[in-house]
Amino acid sequence: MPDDAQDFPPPGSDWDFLRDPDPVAAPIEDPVAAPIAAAVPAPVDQRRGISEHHAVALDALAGTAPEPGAAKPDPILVADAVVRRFGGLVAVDVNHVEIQRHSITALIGPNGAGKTTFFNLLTGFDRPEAGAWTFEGRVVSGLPPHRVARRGMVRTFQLTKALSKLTVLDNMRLGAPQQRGEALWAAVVPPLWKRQEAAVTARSMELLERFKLADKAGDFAGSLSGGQRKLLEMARALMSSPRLVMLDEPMAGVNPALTQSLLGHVQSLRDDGMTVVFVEHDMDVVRHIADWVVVMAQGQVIAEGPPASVMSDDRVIDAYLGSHHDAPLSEEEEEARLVEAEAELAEEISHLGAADPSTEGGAAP
Ligand SMILES: Nc1ncnc2c1ncn2[C@@H]1O[C@H](COP(=O)(O)OP(=O)(O)OP(=O)(O)O)[C@@H](O)[C@H]1O
Repeated sequence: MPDDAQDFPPPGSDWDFLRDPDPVAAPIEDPVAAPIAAAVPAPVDQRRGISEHHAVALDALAGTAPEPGAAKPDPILVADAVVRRFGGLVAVDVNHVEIQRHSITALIGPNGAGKTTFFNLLTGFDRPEAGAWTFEGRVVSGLPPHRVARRGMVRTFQLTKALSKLTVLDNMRLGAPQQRGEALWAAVVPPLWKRQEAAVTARSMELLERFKLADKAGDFAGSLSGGQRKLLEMARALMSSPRLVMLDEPMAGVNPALTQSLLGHVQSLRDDGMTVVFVEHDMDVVRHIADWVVVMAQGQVIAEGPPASVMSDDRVIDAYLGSHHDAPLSEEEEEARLVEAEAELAEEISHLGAADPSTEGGAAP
C-alpha cells in the first residue's frame, strides 16, 4: 500500500469530517499509521522496586489529607456535585472527588452505597440530575460511553459482559476503537481496512497472551469460567489503550485459584502507566493492592485515605454495620443476569456502529 494512503483524507478537504468525529476530543491518531498502541513497559524505580509511575503516585498520596474530597497533586479524574436520584432515592450525591494519576484507588462501601451508579455516571452509561466531571482536565460529563472510552477512560462491569456465542478472539476485536467513517475508508481503500484488521487481531492476541487466554482464542466466550470471563473483559478493555481503567468488582465470582492472577493483572495495569479505580467488597483485596481508598455510603463520599487508616475509621465501620447485606444470588438469578448483561452488551455494540455480531462470521463453529 502506498504510504500516502495514510494522508487520506487530505487535511482540510471535504473528507475532513472523517478525521475526528468528536470535535472537542484530542485528534485521534490515524488508525492505519498507529493502529492500536501496545503497552510500553514503565521505567522502574530501582531503589523501591516499583514502577516510577507508582512511586510518584505513592509520594503524591502520602502528602494528601485523608479526608472526603481531598485534593490530589495530579488528578486524572475530578468529579463535582454529582447527583443521581431514582424516584425519591438519592443514589449518588458526591460533592467532590479526585483520582490520583497512576494510582490504584479502591471505591468501597456497603451494598447500595451508590458505587456502581457512580461508575455508570462517570463512564456515560447513566445520566445524572446534576454534576460535572473532567478527565485529563477536559469535561467528559454528558458524553456517551464510546466517546468517554475514546478519551481514554474505560470500565468493566460487575457482571461480565461477553458475547457467549462469539469466540474469545471476536469478543476482543469488538473492543477495538471504532471510528465513524471507518466503513467508508474500507470501501474507498480496502487495503487500509485489511491492515487495520490485521493490527486489531495482532493486538487482540497480544493481550490474550498477557491474560493467559491465548489458547482459548477460538473457543466460545460462553465456555469460559467466571474468572476467565473477568480476564477477557479486562483484556478487551485494554484494546483501546486506555489511561484510566475502572473495574467494577473484578474479583467477584472468581475462584480462589484465579484471584492472585487477577490481582497481579490489576497491579500490572498500574505498572504499565494506567490509573485504576476499582469497586471491591473484599477488604483483603483492597488492603493488598489499593494505594488509596474512597468510601461511599448512602450516595456520599464519607471517607478517603490509605487502606489501613480508612478501615479503622469509625464512620466507615458505622456505615458497614448499619448496612444491609444482600443474599447471594441463586443459580437461576445469576443465569438471568448473565443473559441480561449479554443483551446490554449487544445493544452497546450496535450503538457503536459495529456490525451485528450475531450475524457476522467469525463465531466458533
Ligand atoms: N436503575 C435503578 N432504579 C432504581 N434504583 C436503583 C437503580 N440502580 C440503582 N438503584 C438504587 O440505587 C442505590 C445505589 O445502588 P448501586 O448499585 O449504585 O449501589 P452499590 O454501592 O454499587 O451496591 P452493591 O455494592 O450492592 O453493588 C441502591 O439503593 C439501588 O437499589
